[in-house]
Amino acid sequence: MEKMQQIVGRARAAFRSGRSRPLEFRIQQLKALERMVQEKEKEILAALKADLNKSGPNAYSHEILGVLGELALTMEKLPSWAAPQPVKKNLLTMRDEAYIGYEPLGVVLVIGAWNYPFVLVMQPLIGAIAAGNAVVVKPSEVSENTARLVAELLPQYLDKDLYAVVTGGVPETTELLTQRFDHILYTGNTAVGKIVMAAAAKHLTPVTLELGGKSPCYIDKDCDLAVACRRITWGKYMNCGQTCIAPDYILCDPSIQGKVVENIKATLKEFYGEDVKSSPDYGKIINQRHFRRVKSLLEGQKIAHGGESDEASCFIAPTILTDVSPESKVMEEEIFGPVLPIVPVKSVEEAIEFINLREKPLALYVFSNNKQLIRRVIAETSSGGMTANDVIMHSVLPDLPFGGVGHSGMGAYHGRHSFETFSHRRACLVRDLSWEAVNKLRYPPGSMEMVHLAKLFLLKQCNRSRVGHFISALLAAVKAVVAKVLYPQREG
Ligand SMILES: NC(=O)c1ccc[n+]([C@@H]2O[C@H](COP(=O)([O-])OP(=O)(O)OC[C@H]3O[C@@H](n4cnc5c(N)ncnc54)[C@H](O)[C@@H]3O)[C@@H](O)[C@H]2O)c1
Ligand SMILES: CCCCCCCCCCCCC/C=C/C=O
Repeated sequence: MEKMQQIVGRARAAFRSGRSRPLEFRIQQLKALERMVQEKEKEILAALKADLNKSGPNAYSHEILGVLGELALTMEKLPSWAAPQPVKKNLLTMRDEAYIGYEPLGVVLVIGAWNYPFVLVMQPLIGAIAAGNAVVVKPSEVSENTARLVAELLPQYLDKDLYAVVTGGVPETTELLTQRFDHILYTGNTAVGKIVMAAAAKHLTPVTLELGGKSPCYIDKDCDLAVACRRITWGKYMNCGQTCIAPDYILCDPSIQGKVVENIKATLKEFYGEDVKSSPDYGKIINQRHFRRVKSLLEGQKIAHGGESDEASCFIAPTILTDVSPESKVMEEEIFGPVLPIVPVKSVEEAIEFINLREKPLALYVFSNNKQLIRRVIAETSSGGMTANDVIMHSVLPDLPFGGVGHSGMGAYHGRHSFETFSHRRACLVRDLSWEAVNKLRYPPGSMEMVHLAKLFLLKQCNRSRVGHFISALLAAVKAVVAKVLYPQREG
């Protein structure tokens, strides 16, 4: 493998050449990416099958569709996102141009995770290209087939110097992180998130950390349990429970726990048939290390459903645990597997307290017919994102920022939020050299009269389009007063 320093150096030189900046170039690269996904669909689906046993329809709807959707949206909206954004002005600056200009940051590093190995590198890459950056992509070595394919395909379709792929595991990533980047977007677990942030701090590099955590799911008694449980079952067991925003555990009143179990069991049969192991929709645990980790979470638990496993094929059946103690191991770490603990709580107050006593989760779910209860849960808790009366779906809406808070991460992306994450919002004020009389207000020697006038100028906001001529007239009057104060000896 080529030295990291050379790869990053080449990306930086390419960025400095300026060729990643014109909008036409960015859109052309995004079009090439779209072509890549369309032309290499079969290869991408095969890699996802080999890594995670994802079926064609699941791989397509969970990974490819998200990438194509992000590409289409970005190509359509980029001209408006990248346009200078005028801001409100005050009387002192009303004749000037004041706007936020979006500029690329430079060389961006994108580190992906193994559970959605294609979409989790492609979506940040799309945002970083759209913002005009050079990018180094580091897919997860754990999903080795997808990593290899990404490394093989990107150089065939994109500018090779601007957009590089580095493959490898901890040693390679550690070396890569010694390099200076202008932004790092890391997806993965919280412990490595801290390593990435510490490495970034050495260069004062800003980071977006897309981490994990235990996403709670509260089910109110006043709820259509059949619908709620079908939606929860979908989000919990898709990709064999290895989804960052999967509902990690359920909180509900003890009186409905049995019905929740029955409804989830019925849905599992509906989704995966009698023999889950042979269902093409179920996927598999990524590797034996994770298999053993997830398996160990079952020790000492009351298994209401599932629990069967097969180490050779990394299979763990969809499992439901009941009457789970908050102190048990399964409630200490993110499960990231097909195991769903139910922790009984007596009220929504207790559920809220339970959630707030723990680290802020990446997602939070609440199911209820009662809109007021939903509003209360939203108001009295915090999480990266949330969906009421469904799971996962907030992540599919590109206008919503996707990211965590506290230990579940920092920063966000998707759609316009990706563009902003990978851009510097530059404060721009373009003045001319006339109207020097007004500027005397801020030049020494100072006086209280000038302060009073400055208050008038600075405390009034001015939206040119709305106040238009009125402000021009007012300004002319103010100018006359200022001139009188500053140059009392002069006339007019
Ligand atoms: N917020 C999100 O969007 C999101 C998405 C997917 C996964 N996740 C979270 O990620 C976790 C699962 O992913 P994972 O961490 O097992 O994935 P992983 O093992 O694929 O690691 C993620 C990346 O970190 C790199 N890495 C690992 N150890 C490193 C080290 N010591 N130094 C530098 N880099 C290192 C890997 O090479 C990989 O590219 C879960 O907690 C999950 O919730 C979050
Ligand atoms: C046929 C329509 C399907 C649309 C719904 C698909 C939703 C899939 C979302 C998967 C999440 C992918 C990114 C997050 C990964 C975290 O681990």
